[in-house]
Amino acid sequence: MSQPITALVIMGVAGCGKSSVSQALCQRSGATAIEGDTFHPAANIAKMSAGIPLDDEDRAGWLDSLCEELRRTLAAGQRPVLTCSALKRKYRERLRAATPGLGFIFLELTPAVAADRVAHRPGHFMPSTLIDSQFATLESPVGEPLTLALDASTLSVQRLAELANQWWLEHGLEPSR
Ligand SMILES: Nc1ncnc2c1ncn2[C@@H]1O[C@H](COP(=O)(O)OP(=O)(O)O)[C@@H](O)[C@H]1O
Ligand SMILES: O=C(O)[C@H](O)[C@@H](O)[C@H](O)[C@H](O)COP(=O)(O)O
Repeated sequence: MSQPITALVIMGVAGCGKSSVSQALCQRSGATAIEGDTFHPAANIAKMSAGIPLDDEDRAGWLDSLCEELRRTLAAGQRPVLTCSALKRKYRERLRAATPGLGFIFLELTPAVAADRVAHRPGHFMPSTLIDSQFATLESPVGEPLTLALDASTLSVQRLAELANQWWLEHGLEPSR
C-alpha cells in the first residue's frame, strides 16, 4: 500500500456532484463532511451570485479557512471529506501542504452536463454562466499523487461514493463499525 490517505477532497467544477457524493460517501464511511461552500466570505458569494468568477486573491482566504478546518477535524480524531472545487494545481498544493496524506477524488464531467445540472439546481448561488470560466480555470489533477478520477457524467452518486470509498479503503481507511 502507498501512503495512507488521512483525508479526502472531492473536487471538480460547479455541478460535478461534490456535495452529493460527499454526503453519500460520509454516510458509507463514517467520515466527516466539510462543505467548502460554507467557508466562503460573503464577498465571494456576492461575486459569484453576480456571475463574476473568483480570482486567486478571492480564493486565498477561503483556502486558508479550508486548511484550518481540515487540521481541526483531523486533530479531533475524525476523517474529513472536504468539498472544494480545487481547480488549480497551486490550490491543491496548498491543501496538501496543510494535510499530509490528502487524497483527491476528481469528479470529471462534460461542460454540457455541468451546465445542465447547475441550471436545474434549486436555491444555489452559482449561476450556470460561470461554467465556462470554471472549465477554463480547471487544471486536471490526473497524474498527481493520491488522485482518483471518476466519470461523473455517467455514474450515479451512489456508485461514485462506492468507488471513492473502495479506493479509500485500499489506501488505509479503517472500515466503519
Ligand atoms: N452523478 C450524478 N448523477 C446525476 N445527478 C447528479 C450527480 N451528481 C450530482 N447530481 C445533481 O447535480 C446537481 C449538482 O450537484 P452538487 O452535488 O450540488 O454539485 P457540486 O457540489 O459539485 O456543485 C444536484 O442537483 C445533484 O442532485
Ligand atoms: O457547488 C458549486 O457550485 C461549487 O462548489 C461552487 O459553489 C464553488 O464554491 C465555487 O466553484 C468556488 O469557487 P471556484 O470554483 O471559482 O474556486
